Amino acid sequence: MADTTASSEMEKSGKIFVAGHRGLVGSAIVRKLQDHGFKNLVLRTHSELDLTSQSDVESFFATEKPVYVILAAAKVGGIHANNTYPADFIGVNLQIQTNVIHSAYTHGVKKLLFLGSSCIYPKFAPQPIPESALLTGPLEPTNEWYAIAKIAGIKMCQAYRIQHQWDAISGMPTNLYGPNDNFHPENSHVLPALMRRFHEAKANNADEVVVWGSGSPLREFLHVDDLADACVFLMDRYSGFEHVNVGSGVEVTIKELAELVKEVVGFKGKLVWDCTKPDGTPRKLMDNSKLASLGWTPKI
Ligand SMILES: NC(=O)C1=CN([C@@H]2O[C@H](COP(=O)(O)OP(=O)(O)OC[C@H]3O[C@@H](n4cnc5c(N)ncnc54)[C@H](OP(=O)(O)O)[C@@H]3O)[C@@H](O)[C@H]2O)C=CC1
Ligand SMILES: C[C@H]1O[C@H](OP(=O)(O)OP(=O)(O)OC[C@H]2O[C@@H](n3cnc4c(=O)[nH]c(N)nc43)[C@H](O)[C@@H]2O)[C@@H](O)[C@@H](O)C1=O
Repeated sequence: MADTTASSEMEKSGKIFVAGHRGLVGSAIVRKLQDHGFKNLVLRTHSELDLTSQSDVESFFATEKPVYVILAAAKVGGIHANNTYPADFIGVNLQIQTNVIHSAYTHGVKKLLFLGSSCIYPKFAPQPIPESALLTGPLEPTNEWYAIAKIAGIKMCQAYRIQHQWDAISGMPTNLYGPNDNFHPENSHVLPALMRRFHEAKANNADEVVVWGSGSPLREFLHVDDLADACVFLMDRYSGFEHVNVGSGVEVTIKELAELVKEVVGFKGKLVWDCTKPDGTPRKLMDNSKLASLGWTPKI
């Protein structure tokens, strides 16, 4: 199983562990699996099972013996959180993914999907970014700690495939949005941050809303229900060595995004740019042709 093996659809009765099932991505995956008729889901909240604890993860897998694992639990946040808590972003993510991947292998899991992010690619990668751009240049400094952890996750899946012939695959989602997003005023991603800020400004009759950076960076957004659909598709149809990009192919500038949210919310005041805040990567449009060639495209 050094490169790609024939994949078989998940058995409807097989027990599936969705790690991080209350988050943006995990909750969408649970909804999608239920829509597809998967009923045997095993779910644990953070307080029921701390995935950074190696011994707790080991006993969970020994007891529950899931057949499939979708790893959507991680320390996640926007540009400010990534830049402010680098130790958490590298440390917690390395612990969670190492514990889950190793215990899943040890306890006979048939297939595992690891989720990374488009921030794994070099800051100045060719656009649209093909999967082959991984490890070809320096990373964006605001999220390099998180990116290094995610790259380690991809490599761990590949290493277990080579050495143990184990079916571990990786998907790399672009920037996501949807129900159960994180609306923290500083630590969230841009879209929920702007929805909250414009809503509060309108409710409080404020004169202006401050948006971070220059407004010039481009971002590609995908609805989380599309991502969840792609995750089920990959579990059913893909058993390859290389990670797979999951994006929409559509990008907007942060300025366009802010103006759109302003209009939708109906805020009539001024928009002010805080250029002391980082822009991050100038552009990170992913090349989604690999997933398209496998037969999946977004619907929303
Ligand atoms: N959101 C986005 O735009 C993108 C997300 N991704 C990837 O998708 C995956 C999911 O992200 P997303 O859903 O947005 O993140 P969320 O923060 O919404 O959800 C993360 C989930 O992981 C759980 N979790 C975190 N730490 C632990 C722990 N130590 N033990 C057990 N559970 C834990 C959280 O539980 P609790 O809240 O209780 O701590 C939460 O349910 C991540 O791998 C992320 O890198 C990739 C690209 C873009
Ligand atoms: C998914 C991806 O998400 C992170 O990277 P990012 O794409 O830079 O994420 P972001 O959503 O936080 O910002 C996008 C852009 O938007 C601008 N921006 C304006 N105003 C606000 C604002 O109020 N909040 C935020 N967060 N950004 C703002 C901000 O300055 C930047 O130019 C990674 O760290 C990592 O987590 C990762 O993988």
